[in-house]
Amino acid sequence: MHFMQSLQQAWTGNNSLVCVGLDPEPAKFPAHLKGRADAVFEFCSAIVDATADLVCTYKPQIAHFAALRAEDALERLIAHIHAKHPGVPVILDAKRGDIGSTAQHYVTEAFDRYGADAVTLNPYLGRDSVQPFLDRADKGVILLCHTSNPGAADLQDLDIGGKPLYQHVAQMIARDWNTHGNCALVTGATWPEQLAQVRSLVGDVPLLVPGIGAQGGDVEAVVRNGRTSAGAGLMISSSRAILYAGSGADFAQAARTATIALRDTINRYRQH
Ligand SMILES: O=c1ccn([C@@H]2O[C@H](COP(=O)(O)O)[C@@H](O)[C@H]2O)c(=O)[nH]1
Repeated sequence: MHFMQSLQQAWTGNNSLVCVGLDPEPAKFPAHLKGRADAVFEFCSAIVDATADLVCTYKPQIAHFAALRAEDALERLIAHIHAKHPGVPVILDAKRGDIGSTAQHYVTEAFDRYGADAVTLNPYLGRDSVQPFLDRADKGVILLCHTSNPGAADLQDLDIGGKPLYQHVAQMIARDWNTHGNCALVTGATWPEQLAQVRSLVGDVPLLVPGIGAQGGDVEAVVRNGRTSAGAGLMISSSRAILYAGSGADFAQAARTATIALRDTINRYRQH
């Protein structure tokens, strides 16, 4: 199924705009998993199995696996999500971006090797660097627009002809690059005014919004500023605040409780 269809169905079926980020950090794993050869897969798959009815997407961040030489665990984790929870699409957070011939290899990596349904990309090399991804019309192409980090303003807010750069990015993607309807944008929760600007410029294009939880973004501001007229259109991502909500043997149950709390907080602000 196409990423955008899966996302729509997960939004509705699970009544959730929550994206759980899968960022394994073995130092924070519960004691009974520490030192186990398969700890990364065991930890992440337990989180997934405890939350799959509560989320609209999962977002594994590739560096967290690659730094641990755990790419095999990432492959198995995505296969596990597809096999056990086929209604929940997977975004590979890789922030790729390169010349077209190399981009083609990143396409193969994200969609054929890892089996992701969508991938995050850096748009600053321009249209040709993204085209091989756009051509995979069944896959989601999620482009950085206004990121959540403090330094996002250094370049993304620069005035270009009377308008900040990130607004040019938002408009160009929504107007020119989204011919297959498979684009989405990353807009950080820590910049709520920019989030509102992006929503006003891109219509119903979905927004992936990291930056709540550990980074301190305000959930109410995210929902009010980023929702579509139908009260959806958002994948609100949280990693550490969910993954490490508990530190004991009941870590997956603690993650479930944290996910329910986030889903319900978001849903309170969706319609009112
Ligand atoms: O602008 C961005 C883009 C991506 N991220 C990624 O999201 C998660 C955030 O983790 P938390 O623990 O919820 O803070 C992480 O994988 C980042 O690489 C982002 O934070 N901001």
